[in-house]
Amino acid sequence: MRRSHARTRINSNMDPIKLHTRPLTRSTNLFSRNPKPTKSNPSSFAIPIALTATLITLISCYYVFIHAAKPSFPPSSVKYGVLLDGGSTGTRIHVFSYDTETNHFDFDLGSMRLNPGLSSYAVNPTNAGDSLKDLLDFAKRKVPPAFWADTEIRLMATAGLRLVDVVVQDKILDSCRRVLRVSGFRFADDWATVITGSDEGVYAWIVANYALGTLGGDPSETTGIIELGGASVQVTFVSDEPLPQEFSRTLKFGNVTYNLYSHSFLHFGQNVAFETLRELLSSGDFNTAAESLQKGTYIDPCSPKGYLHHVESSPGSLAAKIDLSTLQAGGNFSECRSAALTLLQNGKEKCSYKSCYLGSTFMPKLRGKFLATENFFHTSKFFGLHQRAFLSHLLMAGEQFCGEDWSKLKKKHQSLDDEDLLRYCFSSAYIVALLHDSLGISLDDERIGFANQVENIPLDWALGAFILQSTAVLDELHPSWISTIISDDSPTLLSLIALSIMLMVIAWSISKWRKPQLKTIYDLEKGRYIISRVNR
Ligand SMILES: Nc1nc2c(ncn2[C@@H]2O[C@H](COP(=O)(O)OP(=O)(O)OP(=O)(O)O)[C@@H](O)[C@H]2O)c(=O)[nH]1
Ligand SMILES: [Ca+2]
Repeated sequence: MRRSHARTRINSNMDPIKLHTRPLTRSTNLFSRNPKPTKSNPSSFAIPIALTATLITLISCYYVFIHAAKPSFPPSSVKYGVLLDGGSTGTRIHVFSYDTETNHFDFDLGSMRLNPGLSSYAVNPTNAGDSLKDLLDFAKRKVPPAFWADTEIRLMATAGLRLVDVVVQDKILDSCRRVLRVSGFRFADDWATVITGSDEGVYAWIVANYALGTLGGDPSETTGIIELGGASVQVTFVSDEPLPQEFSRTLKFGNVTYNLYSHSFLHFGQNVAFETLRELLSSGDFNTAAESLQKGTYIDPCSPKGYLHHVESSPGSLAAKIDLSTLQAGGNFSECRSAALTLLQNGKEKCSYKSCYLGSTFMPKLRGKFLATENFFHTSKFFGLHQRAFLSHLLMAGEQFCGEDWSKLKKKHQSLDDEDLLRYCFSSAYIVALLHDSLGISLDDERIGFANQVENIPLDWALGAFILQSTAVLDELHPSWISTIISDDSPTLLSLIALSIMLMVIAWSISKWRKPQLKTIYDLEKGRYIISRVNR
């Protein structure tokens, strides 16, 4: 082998060394970063082989112990879900999807709303199902046909149907089931139901905290919800007070348990409350109803002066047609507010619990932050209030609106029809009477946020129901194997650790068995090479 010039001090007539040598400087080690090609030394590959073996073993262990244990997923990890929200003022359909591998939800596949709600079919319940057809066509445009048969469709009706006689409820639901069975989606009869108000509140709480990123975290960091719907109000939040069983819900996400107060106050939704108030006023049954100068007519403080009442029945109205001709619009915010408070406190004297803030229904003291949704949001938006506005701002806006002449309001808000414009005097007064006078939220409290979505996630209880249903499915199909492994009773982790230690030891001992590590150095004095064993 040609010697390199580096050994110029070496006696050139020396026998060539048989060893594979490299450019040498004085007493240098043979280890150079650019080793000359040498005959392969099997033991020098032991470590990479052992490490690769370890890696292959670990990956195969994962598939043997964990992945294979999971039942097989549908052809693709994406699953669709369709949910019909049967509300008192309208029925809306939501299409969602979730990826069972990434746990990613897709909420904005679309939703469509049709008025009036299912409760408006109380007089002809067998036609209720037909009201779903356009909604189903919408959903079929959103879900790929190949997925229809595997896509569950559920109808969850709320306060509107809760207010309807049970026999009529069943007829309306049966009419809907008849249509859903042949929808092409996957359906079972008990997937069309009237859900409890408590469930409705829990679903709303789930989607709010999912959107806020607090679901799965510290219970004291979660946000409560107050939802002002058309026929009911839902209040759901984490409470540290002892809760009577009928108001208590326990939710477990991951390793965190949430003790929730959840209740739906039927009849307290904005539309029903407004109808009830005006009915009472028009019949003179309302003790605060001030008689107008004209005998037999009563002042309605919740309608701006100049508004003419007539026989009313808003689409989807729950009340039968009511004759409001005995009412005279006398727009006055504070009188409207006290009339609303009388409604909200109705029955409080019968409270048999530690604390009742609305009627005679138990409610623990509100704690933490809240999101106020649906009508809270619509009303604050109309008055141009920002999300964290104080109730005092709403109070002032309501006072101005109620006191304004109806003709001026019509001119100012030409895009709104009478029915929609009229409601803002009542809704502003009702909200102050509800949140401040009844629930005790101070007029300058920042705990309340008026919102109908958080970032791009709409605060629809239907999404919360879907999240709960999907994660429950995921837990079944796809146990959070991380927590399973970490939990102290899992053999998987121990076997993986033991196995990897064993393999590391094998790798290490293979490397020890290698041919002794030799080191060749050139001794200038003796003028020859010396080979010695490397000690490790
Ligand atoms: N001001 C205003 N109110 C709206 C608007 N859209 C819907 N609403 C009202 O907001 C409320 C909607 O809340 P929802 O929960 O959808 O009502 P719902 O589901 O029909 O009624 P519930 O069965 O009680 O839940 C209803 O009182 C509607 O009348 C809007 O654009 N502006
Ligand atoms: Ca609703």
